Amino acid sequence: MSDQHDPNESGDSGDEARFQPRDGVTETIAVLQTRLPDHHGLLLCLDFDGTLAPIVDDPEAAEITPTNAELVDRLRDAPGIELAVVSGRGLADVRGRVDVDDVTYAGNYGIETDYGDGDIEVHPDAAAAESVVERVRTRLEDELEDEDGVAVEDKRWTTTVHFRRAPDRAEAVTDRVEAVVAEHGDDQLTTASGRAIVEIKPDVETNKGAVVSGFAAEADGYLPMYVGDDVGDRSAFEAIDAAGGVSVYVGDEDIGATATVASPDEVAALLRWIADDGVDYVGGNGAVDETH
Ligand SMILES: O=P(O)(O)OC[C@H]1O[C@H](O[C@H]2O[C@H](CO)[C@@H](O)[C@H](O)[C@H]2O)[C@H](O)[C@@H](O)[C@@H]1O
Repeated sequence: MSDQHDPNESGDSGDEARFQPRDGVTETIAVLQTRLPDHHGLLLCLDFDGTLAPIVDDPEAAEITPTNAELVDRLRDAPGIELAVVSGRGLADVRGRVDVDDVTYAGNYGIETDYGDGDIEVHPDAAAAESVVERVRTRLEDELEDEDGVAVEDKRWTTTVHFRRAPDRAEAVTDRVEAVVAEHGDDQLTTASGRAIVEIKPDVETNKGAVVSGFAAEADGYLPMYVGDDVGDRSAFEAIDAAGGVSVYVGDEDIGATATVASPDEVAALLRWIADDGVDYVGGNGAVDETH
């Protein structure tokens, strides 16, 4: 997934009358119309940055679009819908940005999970590496201090180094991060790329795919669906494929997802259809939800 052309840079249009859903939205709706009648419900897993919120230069400034915020709130209470927000951000951070309670949140690529009751479970192996992550983060903050446009994001269990505002420094910064992790990471950390970022994480057996597989196993009879835009979402797309679900990629490439939509505005069009009409397709062929 290239970061060269970014269709998500624009914000919420704020004018739904002029917004015309394009093919990916129509395609996804057609798939859901066919498949929802055979399921008890829809397990709807949503990424945050680039999916619910447009990509912006300053990670602190990222905001869910007003329309997506309203729709997440509606879908939380919709019959036959189980909602989860699955993010690379820290859990408390992403929960604050979505600001809807009683929804499942996974943060730090699945290291942290809150099943909607406010209790945060942390992957024990990741928790054990906290002091190493902190040491590497401190080191990176020192080493990258003089790099204009480069920022280190503290997510407690992981760390992200941002270079969106210094694109010509991408390679040098990535090399520097990898060198610091190799020297100070005690063989407990790994790195991963994303959209103008390098992530530094504990080298543990969890990612968005593992989290989404776990949610799907618990939501028996529900059609699993994942909407995401980034490299870190690939494991979730693979998990959704393995579970026979529906994957929607937000971007401008064919990555083999069920459908591709262009932006958080198109995600909103999809969420609106699910809230307005999709709920009526659930269980239409006799599958009835009595448990959720
Ligand atoms: O899984 P996500 O919810 O998509 O989180 C992935 C990373 O998103 C954030 O960074 C990205 O969005 C920023 C704001 O638009 C942008 O400036 C940056 O270039 C993107 O990579 C977040 O800051 C990271 O912590 C997340 O891991």
